[in-house]
Order: sequence, then C-alpha cells, then structure tokens
Amino acid sequence: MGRVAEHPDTFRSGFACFVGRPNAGKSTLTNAMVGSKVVITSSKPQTTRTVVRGIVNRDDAQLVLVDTPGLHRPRTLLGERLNDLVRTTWAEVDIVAVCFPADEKPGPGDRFILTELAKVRRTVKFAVATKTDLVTPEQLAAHLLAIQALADDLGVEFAEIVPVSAKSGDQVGLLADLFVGRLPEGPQLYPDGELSDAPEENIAAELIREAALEGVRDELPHSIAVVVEEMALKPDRPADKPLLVIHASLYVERDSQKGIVIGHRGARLREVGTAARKQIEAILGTPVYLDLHVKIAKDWQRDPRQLRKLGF
Ligand SMILES: Nc1nc2c(ncn2[C@@H]2O[C@H](COP(=O)(O)OP(=O)(O)OP(=O)(O)O)[C@@H](O)[C@H]2O)c(=O)[nH]1
Repeated sequence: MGRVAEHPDTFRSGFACFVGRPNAGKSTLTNAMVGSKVVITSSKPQTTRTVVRGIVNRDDAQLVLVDTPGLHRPRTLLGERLNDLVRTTWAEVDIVAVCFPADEKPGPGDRFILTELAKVRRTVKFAVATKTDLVTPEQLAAHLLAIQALADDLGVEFAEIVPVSAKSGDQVGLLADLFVGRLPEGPQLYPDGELSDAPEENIAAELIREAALEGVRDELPHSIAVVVEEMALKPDRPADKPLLVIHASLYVERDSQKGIVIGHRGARLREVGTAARKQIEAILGTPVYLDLHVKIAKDWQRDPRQLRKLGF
C-alpha cells in the first residue's frame, strides 16, 4: 500500500541525545546529521561541556539533537554535577544513542555508561557503531557482536545497533530515519531554519575554552572555565561592516596555570585569542573583536558557589 513512507500524514518531533565515552564521535555525528558545525569537535577527549542542540528539519519530522557532556566516574563536585545533568537528560529525551567507536574495543567506560543507562526505563535506546570507515567489515562484525554481548550482560535493550561513519556520511541518513521512526507524533518544536538554540555566548565560550586547552590539555584538563562577560555588535558601524565585540574571562584554578595559559610575554594567550576569534567568526558569520582576560578562581571545581557563577 505504501502510504506512510511516501506521504506521511503524521508529523513527528522529539529529542535524541548521543552518549558515549570521550572521543566516541558524538559531536561529529551530531554535526553530520544537522549538516552544519554547531557542536564543537576536537581530536582530544572531554571537550563537550555544555548541552548544545542541533536540529534536523525534515518534511515529516523535527529531530532535536542534544549533546550532553560525557559521563565520568565523579572525582569532584563538578564531575557529580555533570553526571546528574546527563542522567536528567536521558530521562527527558525520547532517544538515547550510545556511540561505540568501531576502532576501539568496548571497555570499562562503556560498561559504566550502560550500567547507568539500564536504570533509565522509558527512553528508547540505540547503539551506534561510529567511525566505521576506520575498520574492515570483519572488524565491524566483531564490534557489533561485542556491543550486543555487553548490552545483554548489563540488561540494556537496544532498539537497533547501527553502524555509521560521520566522516564519509555512510548510514547517517539511515540513522536519522530510524530515530524519526521512534519519535512521538507532535508539532514542530522550533521554527524552521533554526539550527541551534544554544545561546551564541555559549558557543563563543566553548570555542574559547577549546582554543585555550589546545596543546595544554594534559596539564590543565578540567581546570579552565570561560565566561563571556559581554557580547554585542559594536554600535555606529555601517550595516555591511558589522563587528561583534566579545569580552571574555578565562578562569583557571592556580597561579601556575595562569602562566601556562598566558605564555611567555602573553604569546600563548594571543594565539588562543586568534584561534578562537577565527572559529567564532566562521560559525557566527560576523567579524569579531575578542578581548580575553585570565583570572584565578581558586579550586573552582570543588566550590558550589563558584560552579554556579560559572554556569554549572
Ligand atoms: N575516521 C573517522 N573519524 C571520526 C569519525 N567521527 C569522529 N571522528 C574523529 O574522532 C575524534 C573525536 O570525535 P568527536 O566527535 O569530537 O567525539 P566526541 O564523542 O564528541 O568527543 P567528546 O566531546 O570528547 O566527548 C575526532 O578527531 C573526529 O574527527 C568518523 O566517522 N570517522
């Protein structure tokens, strides 16, 4: 009869979120599905801190992708806050998709995630084997079996296990179709053309943080927070020559870290500023003037008041 597939008369909408160990490919997959760089990706683990949504708009559905921070074994108050945030998100969304990079064996990190996920009842769960372009078909087959075995072991029921490559685009469309098929009927949740409802300040802050950590992540993995103090178009500029002025503070925990971030005679901070400015300009599409200041917020990871001030 073929009525539903060709001309769906029901519109579906809802939320999905990708989870997975650091570097599993969540951000890249989100970008591939949305078709625009919204979430910040990096070659190094644990950079996704804020919840940023990308929106897939289709004739038959609107799929809102929520990108959560990675789940970690909490060592600090910040770690616990992040895990709470993750679990809250899982219970609120329609679909949770766990990413298992095909070029790595499932490990303790994945067990930890699935153990937590098994406690979340109603949400539809998917497994996604990411980065399939990096492995042979035989390796992929073994990977899919390993995912299934782990799920059986920990009592997680996956609706589907889907292999994808965000790099080549292979099966990304299929994954979107499968997600949409699991969404409830409902109206469009966001107006057309809106790719992300992440405030531009958050995007800017995340890009600055990303640039500041580049090359020094081993020394300062979780010790940088960025607060955008002010962000506004410069007044009195001609309409065709806008300039977005951003004043941001980079918070570190200790004096020694301040030195690392600033570098010899400020050389590193200037590089960070240039790199971040270019990224922000590319994403927001406006020339940017970026003013960065480094400040010390002592032991901010353990202090609830500081955490709140920094947006956690
Ligand atoms: N070859 C290949 N590389 C990929 C693919 N997807 C992601 N990557 C790479 O894997 C690395 C991590 O990807 P991300 O998307 O940042 O991973 P993530 O899970 O969001 O990482 P966190 O933010 O640290 O949690 C990056 O270097 C990506 O370029 C893929 O399909 N194929």
